[in-house]
Amino acid sequence: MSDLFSINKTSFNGVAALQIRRRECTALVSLLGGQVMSFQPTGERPVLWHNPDLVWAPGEPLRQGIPVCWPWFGDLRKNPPAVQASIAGLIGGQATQAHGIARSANWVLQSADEHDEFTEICLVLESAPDGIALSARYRFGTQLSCELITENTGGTAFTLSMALHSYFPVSDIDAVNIDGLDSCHYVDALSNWSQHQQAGSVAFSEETDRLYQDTPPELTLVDRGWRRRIRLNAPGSRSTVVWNPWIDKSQRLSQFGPESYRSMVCIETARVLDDVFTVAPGEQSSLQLTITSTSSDDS
Ligand SMILES: O=P(O)(O)OC[C@H]1O[C@H](O)[C@H](O)[C@@H](O)[C@@H]1O
Repeated sequence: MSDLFSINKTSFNGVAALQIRRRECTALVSLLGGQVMSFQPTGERPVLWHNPDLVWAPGEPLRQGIPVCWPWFGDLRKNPPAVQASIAGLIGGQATQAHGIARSANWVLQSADEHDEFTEICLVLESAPDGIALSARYRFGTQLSCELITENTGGTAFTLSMALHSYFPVSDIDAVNIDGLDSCHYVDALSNWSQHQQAGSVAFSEETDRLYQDTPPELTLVDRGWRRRIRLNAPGSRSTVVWNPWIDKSQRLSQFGPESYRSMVCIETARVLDDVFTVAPGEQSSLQLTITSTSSDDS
């Protein structure tokens, strides 16, 4: 392997991980949850949020980077009946935890390859339920690309929800907006799942937990404090969850500092509500996300 690239096994908080280094970036991938934990283009700020209060305990997900919510998003009981029925068939009565099973399960490294423009890591969810498989392909270069592939290895079609639950760092929650959601309808999870319509860009002044529908393929997190834009490109997703726990919920969350809500926001590339997806026997479905960070001065 050349000096310009390296992929090393490491661990943090007792969790097995892969450290990726190349000319264009550094990154960390956790084998617990199969999630990207950090991604930093060379000479730039981190693109994913670093959680200073992250302390992992067995069975707990990692609240940092890009947790994988699969094969359902959020509270299963809030999912469409087709998702609930499919999960009952695949997993049965143990389907109680929020955001599914993948984010607190072990994943296995399937391949790691160096290319001229990126390093590619492929992981597979260990011990997936019978009839279903999940793999992740991550590419690290000047951008971060994520692809989650759900495969139906059984004999019955299923319908699922999912999300790439990305945590982004911000200079201050008062100094950011999300562009691209103007006039999208959303469900407010904090107001009895009532329907609303977005006017203008999204700003934050209170706890926010919204499921946006019919969202465009590209959204932008605009950070005026750091003069930075983070672009999320997700052509296969028509739904996006926007979350910030704000003051009270920050105090109740595990692995979360009371002031951390000021330094992060989640923009979750999703397949939820009427955007859930069905996979026939022998077929696959893929969710892709490419994240690009640029200075506001040159975008
Ligand atoms: O605390 P977690 O299970 O990691 O979930 C964190 C958050 O994820 C999503 O954004 C949901 O819409 C929120 O309702 C939830 O609070």
